[in-house]
Amino acid sequence: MSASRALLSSPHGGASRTFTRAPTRLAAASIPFARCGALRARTAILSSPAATVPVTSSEPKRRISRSVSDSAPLAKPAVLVAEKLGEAGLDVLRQFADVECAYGMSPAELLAKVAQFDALIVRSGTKVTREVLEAGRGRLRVVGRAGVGIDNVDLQAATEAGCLVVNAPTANTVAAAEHGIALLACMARNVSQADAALKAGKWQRAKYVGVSLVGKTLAIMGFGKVGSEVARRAKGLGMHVIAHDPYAPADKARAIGAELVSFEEAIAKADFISLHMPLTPATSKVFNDESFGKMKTGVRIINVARGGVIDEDALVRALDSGKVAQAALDVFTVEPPAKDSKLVLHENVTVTPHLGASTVEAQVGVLATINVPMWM
Ligand SMILES: O=C(O)[C@H](O)COP(=O)(O)O
Repeated sequence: MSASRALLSSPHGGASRTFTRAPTRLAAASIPFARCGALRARTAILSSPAATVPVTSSEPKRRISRSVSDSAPLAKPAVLVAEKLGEAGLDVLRQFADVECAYGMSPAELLAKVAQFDALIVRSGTKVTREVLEAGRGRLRVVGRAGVGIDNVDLQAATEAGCLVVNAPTANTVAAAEHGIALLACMARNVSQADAALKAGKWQRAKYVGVSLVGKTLAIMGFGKVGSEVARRAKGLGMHVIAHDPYAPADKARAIGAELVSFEEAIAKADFISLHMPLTPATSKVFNDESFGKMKTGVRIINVARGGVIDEDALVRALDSGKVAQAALDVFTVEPPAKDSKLVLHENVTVTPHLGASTVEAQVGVLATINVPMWM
């Protein structure tokens, strides 16, 4: 498969187009979790808003009719929250569900626990494997992915187990785009390196001369939701923005002032390359020795998408040779990466621990958007 065909659009666009029209706008702030939980006791049919379509194909099977006379209160559903989410969102969830927050569980702990819950809410750090879904069979009805990427959930196994998977395709878009811009600027001006040096008592003004962004060419690889928001912001910084995405409409790019080009042209022309495609078998390690070889010497790379789209050993080689001058990475093939990772420890690499979606606002938004009780 050619590199061009291999690239899909952003996880913040591609995944939702592939699997779902997803619960994008559930009026989360005004009526979060409406139509759910305790309300079931007096609700005839739990139909969902038209815009809400789960990621997995199976419809909620237990959405049964109840007459008003058959209105004995139902027990609240039990929801296991496996990763840290916004407290304000959790408070709302608690009105409709018995919520247990168990952060940092090992895979074995999750396996032992999951069968006691009607729903499981995760971010990207929890692997919802076939084993987990099998362990939950009989009770677990919903997996809420409080974010975009669903590469950590075995969708096939979920479908077979009759378990819905619901994601939040837009609530963290701006957060991820802002983090991409933050990394771009920090990398160009050596902020993390200079900060560490100064804290170690070194005043090194000559060592940390940066490069300017204005007038430079930025290639956005994957022009979905996050990619296009990064493009908008980069235009504001005076950058020349080109983009590659085989599925993005040219008029969408044009409206932002970006030019859609081929994969080869994008990587060959760019001073900075920002990655925004989902991790799929087709995009795995699409940035490798061959593609680094086609880039300008001194190119700088930002990745807030998924670590697996880069061959990390090849990136270390490209950094060592100077082909890639710097990289700013929020995501890694294995998270957390090994403590002695050559990539993480490389002096020309700026790293953050998958913080793209980690803003107060986004973490309330994703929880409200997936609206887990509504699916029970
Ligand atoms: O897929 C996503 O939504 C982002 O990578 C953020 O992941 P997170 O929910 O684990 O922060």
